[in-house]
Amino acid sequence: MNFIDKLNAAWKRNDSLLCVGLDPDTARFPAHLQGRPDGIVEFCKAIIDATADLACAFKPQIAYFAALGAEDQLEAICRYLRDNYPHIPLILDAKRGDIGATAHQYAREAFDRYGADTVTVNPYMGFDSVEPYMEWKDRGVIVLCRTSNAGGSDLQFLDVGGQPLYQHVARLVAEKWNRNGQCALVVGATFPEELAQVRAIVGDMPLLVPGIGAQGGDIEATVKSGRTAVGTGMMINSSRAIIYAQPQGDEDFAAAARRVAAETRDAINRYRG
Ligand SMILES: O=c1ccn([C@@H]2O[C@H](COP(=O)(O)O)[C@@H](O)[C@H]2O)c(=O)[nH]1
Repeated sequence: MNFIDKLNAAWKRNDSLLCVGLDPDTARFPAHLQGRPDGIVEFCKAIIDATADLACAFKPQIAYFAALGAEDQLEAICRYLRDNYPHIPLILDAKRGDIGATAHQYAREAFDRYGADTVTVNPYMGFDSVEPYMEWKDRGVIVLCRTSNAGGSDLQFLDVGGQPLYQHVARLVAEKWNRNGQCALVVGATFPEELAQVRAIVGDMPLLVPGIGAQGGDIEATVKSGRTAVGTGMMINSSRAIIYAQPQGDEDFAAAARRVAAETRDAINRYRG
């Protein structure tokens, strides 16, 4: 099954547009996992098992693993996801961008080494820096468009022939780059007006939408701005607010993550129309 079909099936199966972000910061781990050589794997497995029936995707952020030289633990988590939850898309958030020959190696890393269903890429270096990922026809390519951080406006709002750069990127990907129907875009939940603009440009193309939860994006505005006619079209990511949810009573960290994931999934569903 290709990435888009898998995503469509996951939206339906779990009645969810929630993407659970895996950004494991060991300093925030519960005490019993601190300092353990397999601590990242055990932390992420517990989060995955606790939220898998609530999620339409999981998104490990590679920086949290690479910073510690813990790529072996990222491999183990990706293997765990593929073996136990093969129906849930695995998004590798790496935001890669480089010349074609190097991009091909990054694509091998994402798709062959980690077995990701899709990977985030930066469009700044143009089509020949993105094309190598498209050789894997059953995988997705998620292109940065309107990022969730305030500084994204420094470049993404520059005027390009009468339209802001982020809209140019949306048109370019929708009309030219998406040759095999495998592309998606990143658009931040922190900018619902721009999210609506992108949705109007790209039709039903899936959008990865980070920025709810810890970044404060408004769920109602996000869903109403980004939903498609059938009430799907988005992987709405929340990482820290879920994986570091404060336990209540005698809950453990995974139960707390489940509680917040369920609340977030349900809040999203309230506005899907
Ligand atoms: O525009 C973007 C693109 C990617 N991200 C990534 O999403 C998560 C957000 O984490 P939270 O804890 O929910 O804030 C993180 O991995 C970012 O690298 C983004 O935030 N904005």
